[in-house]
Amino acid sequence: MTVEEDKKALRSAMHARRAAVAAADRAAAGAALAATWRREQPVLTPHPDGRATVVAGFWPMGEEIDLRPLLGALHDDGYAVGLPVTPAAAAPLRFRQWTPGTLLVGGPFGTSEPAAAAPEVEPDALLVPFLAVDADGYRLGYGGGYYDRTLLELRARRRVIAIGVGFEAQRVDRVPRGPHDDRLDWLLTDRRLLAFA
Ligand SMILES: Nc1nc2c(c(=O)[nH]1)N(C=O)[C@@H](CNc1ccc(C(=O)N[C@@H](CCC(=O)O)C(=O)O)cc1)CN2
Ligand SMILES: Nc1ncnc2c1ncn2[C@@H]1O[C@H](COP(=O)(O)OP(=O)(O)OP(=O)(O)O)[C@@H](O)[C@H]1O
Repeated sequence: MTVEEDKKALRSAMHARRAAVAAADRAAAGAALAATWRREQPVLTPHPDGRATVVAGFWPMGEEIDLRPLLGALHDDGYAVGLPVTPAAAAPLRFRQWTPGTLLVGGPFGTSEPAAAAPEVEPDALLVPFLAVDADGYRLGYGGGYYDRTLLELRARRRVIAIGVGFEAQRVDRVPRGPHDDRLDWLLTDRRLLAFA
C-alpha cells in the first residue's frame, strides 16, 4: 500500500474510534483541556515588545473535541486568539482574531470562521485538530493538507509552536508519513499535556 492508501485506511478507522468516545468523556473534555492548559502551560516565548502572544485554535465541528472552553480561557489569560479562515483552493490557512463576542460565519467544509470585520492575525502557536496522532508527533488530518501547508509557510518565516488537540483515544503507535508531513511540538488531550522530544 502507498502512504496515501495507508492514510485513507487509518482515517476511516479513526473516525469510528472518535465516534466511540463515551458521552461522559466527551462532555468532560472541554473543561479538562482548559484546566490542563492552565495547570501545565506549554512553553511559549513572549514577544520582546510585550504584545500579546497569538494562539490560533479551531472552531470544533462534528465529533471533534470541544476546545471552546480553552479558547475562552486563553482569551481571559491575555492571549490573542485566532481562528482559521479556510481558502477554497489548496492554499495555506489565514487567521482572524476571535474574542467571545466575535461573529462567526460559515466557511468551506462546514467550518465556522470569524467574519471579515475581524482583524487578521499571525499565529505564534497553532492548536491543530487531528484524527490520529502518534508517539513522534506526526498527525493525520482530514486529507486536505491545510495544516501541513500552513505550518510549512509559517515556519519558513518564524518559529511557530504546533500543539495537537484531541481525545486521548485518538493516539496511535504510528501515523503513515508523507513528504509534506510536519511534526507537532506538543499534544493536549482530555487527559494530559505532553511535549514531543
Ligand atoms: N474544526 C476544524 N476546523 C478546521 C479544520 C479542521 O480539521 N477542523 N481544518 C483542517 O484542515 C481546516 C478546514 N479544512 C477542512 C478540510 C476537510 C474537512 C473534512 O473533510 N471534514 C469532514 C467531516 C469532519 C467531521 O465532522 O468529522 C467531511 O467534510 O467529510 C474539514 C475541514 C481549517 N478549519
Ligand atoms: N506543503 C504542501 N505542498 C503541497 N501539497 C501538500 C502540502 N502539504 C500537503 N499537501 C498535499 O495535500 C494532500 C493531503 O495531505 P495529507 O494527507 O497529509 O493531509 P492531512 O494532514 O490529513 O490534512 P490536514 O493537514 O488538512 O489536516 C496530499 O495530496 C499532500 O500531498
